[in-house]
Amino acid sequence: SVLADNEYDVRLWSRNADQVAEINRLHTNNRFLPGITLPEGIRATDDIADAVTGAELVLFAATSASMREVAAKAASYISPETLIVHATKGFETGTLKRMTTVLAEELPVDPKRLVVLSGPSHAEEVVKRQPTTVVVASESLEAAEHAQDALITSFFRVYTNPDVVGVEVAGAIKNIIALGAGLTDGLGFGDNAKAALLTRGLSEITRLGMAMGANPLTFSGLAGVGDLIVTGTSKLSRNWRAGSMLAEGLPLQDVLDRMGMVVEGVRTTKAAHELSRTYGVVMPITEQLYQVLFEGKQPRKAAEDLMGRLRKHEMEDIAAP
Ligand SMILES: NC(=O)c1ccc[n+]([C@@H]2O[C@H](COP(=O)([O-])OP(=O)(O)OC[C@H]3O[C@@H](n4cnc5c(N)ncnc54)[C@H](O)[C@@H]3O)[C@@H](O)[C@H]2O)c1
Ligand SMILES: O=P(O)(O)OC[C@H](O)CO
Repeated sequence: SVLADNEYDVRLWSRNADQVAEINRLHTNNRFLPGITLPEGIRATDDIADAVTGAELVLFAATSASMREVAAKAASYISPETLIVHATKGFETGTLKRMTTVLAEELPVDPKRLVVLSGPSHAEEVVKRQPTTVVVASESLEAAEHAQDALITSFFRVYTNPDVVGVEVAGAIKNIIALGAGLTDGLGFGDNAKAALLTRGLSEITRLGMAMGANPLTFSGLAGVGDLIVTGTSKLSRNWRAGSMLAEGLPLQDVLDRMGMVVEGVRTTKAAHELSRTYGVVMPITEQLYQVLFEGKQPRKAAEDLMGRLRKHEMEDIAAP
């Protein structure tokens, strides 16, 4: 939608032929964006070669679970000079790789052509052209500025940042904290508890990010604090909503079935649980969420265990860079 507003000739790929027909005939996408009319400049296709061949910029917005498969499908139609941007918030299951690593492995482009787009940006608000700010990060300033040029509009403000690791880690881990925020609200706790969870969650994101090589300042930016606020406090967030349904006692699979859209925080909790061990980083909220999601722990007991941890210095587990 944003690219079409910037007069790009947008080709949108979907594997779902009915969805393609609906977008082309009616300019709507009722299942995912009810009540919205999409710009005329978007043409949908279920042929990935048609979508990608000759494109100046390819924007991947696959789920983290399908990124490698989708990138592999597109690879032979992408040329080395194509600018690759992704908007996916998660790690690859099993390998725990970041999305730019997956794309670098699958696509015939220099890693300097890869950009991650992140920040507080519910799709439902972006398509309504409500003011939104995001960040694009790349190893190459030229690539980040190219993405900034392509995407910036009067209602969609795009900042650049060289910290790819920080932006990707922040975008992924905030979904765990958003699940926790939904649980907190669902349990009927107050604003103090929510503020505590978001703030201590940010500590957790920062610790893991720094251990993986990120700049700690990135976490006070749009991909960090910005996205934590939007996902941890908004009912538009699928992660928040999933957390609040878990607090009602619904089993995880029922929650995911009811959502019918990706809840990245679930897979990311598993990935971060493993990353915390690999990097030797203390992640108590992630640990408790892992036990709730995968080991049947009661959410209320998880909250008690977080509150009952050994007393600490506020910055204790943040290692000097
Ligand atoms: N929705 C948002 O507001 C938003 C904002 C920023 C970033 N993101 C990120 O974008 C990514 C995608 O999120 P979403 O909101 O579009 O999820 P979604 O669940 O709404 O849509 C995902 C789509 O991908 C399709 N899909 C799944 N596996 C596929 C495969 N193997 N091949 C082809 N298509 C496949 C599904 O059928 C579905 O249409 C996530 O990582 C999410 O965190 C979402
Ligand atoms: O709906 P969520 O929880 O997947 O969040 C969507 C975006 O990441 C918000 O920036």
